[in-house]
Amino acid sequence: MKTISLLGATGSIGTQTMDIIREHSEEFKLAAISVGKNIDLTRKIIAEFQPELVSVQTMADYNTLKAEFPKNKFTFGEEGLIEAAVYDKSDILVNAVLGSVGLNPTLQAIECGKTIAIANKETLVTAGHLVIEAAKKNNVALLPVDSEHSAIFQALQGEKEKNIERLILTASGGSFRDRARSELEKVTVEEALNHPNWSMGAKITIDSATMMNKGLEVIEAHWLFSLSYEKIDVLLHKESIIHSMVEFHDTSVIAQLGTPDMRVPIQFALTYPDRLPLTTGNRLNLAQIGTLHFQEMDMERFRCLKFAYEAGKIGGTMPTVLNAANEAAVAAFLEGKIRFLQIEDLIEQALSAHQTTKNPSLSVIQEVDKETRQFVNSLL
Ligand SMILES: NC(=O)C1=CN([C@@H]2O[C@H](COP(=O)(O)OP(=O)(O)OC[C@H]3O[C@@H](n4cnc5c(N)ncnc54)[C@H](OP(=O)(O)O)[C@@H]3O)[C@@H](O)[C@H]2O)C=CC1
Ligand SMILES: CC(=O)[C@@H](O)[C@H](O)COP(=O)(O)O
Ligand SMILES: [Mn+2]
Repeated sequence: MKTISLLGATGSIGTQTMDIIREHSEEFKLAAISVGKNIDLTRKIIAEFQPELVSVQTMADYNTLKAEFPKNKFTFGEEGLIEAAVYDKSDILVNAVLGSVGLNPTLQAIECGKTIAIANKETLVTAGHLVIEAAKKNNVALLPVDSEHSAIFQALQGEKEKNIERLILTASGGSFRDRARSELEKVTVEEALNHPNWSMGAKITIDSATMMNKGLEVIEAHWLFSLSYEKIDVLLHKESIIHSMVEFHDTSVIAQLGTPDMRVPIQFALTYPDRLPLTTGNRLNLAQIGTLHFQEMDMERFRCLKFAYEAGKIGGTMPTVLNAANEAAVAAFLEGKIRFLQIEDLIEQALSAHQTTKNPSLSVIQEVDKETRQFVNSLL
């Protein structure tokens, strides 16, 4: 039986993780969860999965739920996230929380020797060097949940790093893939949230539309697979059937395919190095697919991807700025405060205004994250 701490239980990845726990209840148990504002869903999760520890965001939610569920333990705030992440009964931390708030809980869980199943790419973008360093020092496995990184991880099983020629991350192109930049001036939040292939949380769906999601994934791949940015390519692939590929120096390319279903990479991270059947999954019927579309990436059409490569190559605190500026700008877009194309403008301004600090400590990362959000919000 593997016992799980799940950060972000009420979100898209969180609820799909619980689908896996429900389907394989003989293999997995939910010991601790963290949630945000969705207290109604939290009640349902407590009733069904009986997690021993529940971390909520506010003291008000803490008081409300503690009174309703006297048998469970409750905590709240950022300290609460850490408590849930390091819960002593858990073997694995599934980090499915949104944003760089997931960094400290992940570092603490690594220090406790927990296996990390990581969906929360912002954690790796904002401080990848700290996460990888801690994982190596504590001999902790970092298992990718993000579909492209799971695909690469699966393709690399049994392979030697020295034989890798390059990684090829596939990108759907997001909600506006068939529109020219000139058509993006007046697009709405609702249109941006209409991803062609995946049903995901709001923030990542906007990131897919700006192509920042792929930019974050390039940085995520740099850290997870310790490859230089020059060896990480992006390829437009409209159908999201090939979830990514690895090319080796003997010209062989290995790809992982499947229908767009996040339960597959989630389940693989939980069962690794084994696999379990996914009886509720949609099997891929290649004969039905017809042609698969691929196209080179136009970096001028998708400026956020270019910013991510530039920030990643500069390193230090520049990826921290990229991530924090993106989180703040996307939040502003979702709140209707700015137009879609202003997201990339705000990010560009934050990057231009920053002088990177090499090899930053956690406290420097946290300070730069906070200052960047204040800077972006001051421009709104
Ligand atoms: N969705 C997907 O298919 C994929 C997601 N990912 C990554 O996984 C992570 C989660 O994404 P997704 O599930 O889509 O996101 P959602 O927005 O659907 O869920 C985010 C979760 O985090 C909680 N949360 C949000 N902000 C805070 C906060 N400040 N403190 C504590 N909890 C918070 C939410 O709580 P509540 O809802 O209760 O407010 C929710 O439980 C992201 O890093 C994303 O990039 C990666 C690949 C695919
Ligand atoms: C499901 C998942 O992993 C998301 O990151 C998804 O890949 C978004 O895809 P695009 O960014 O390619 O639209
Ligand atoms: Mn992805």
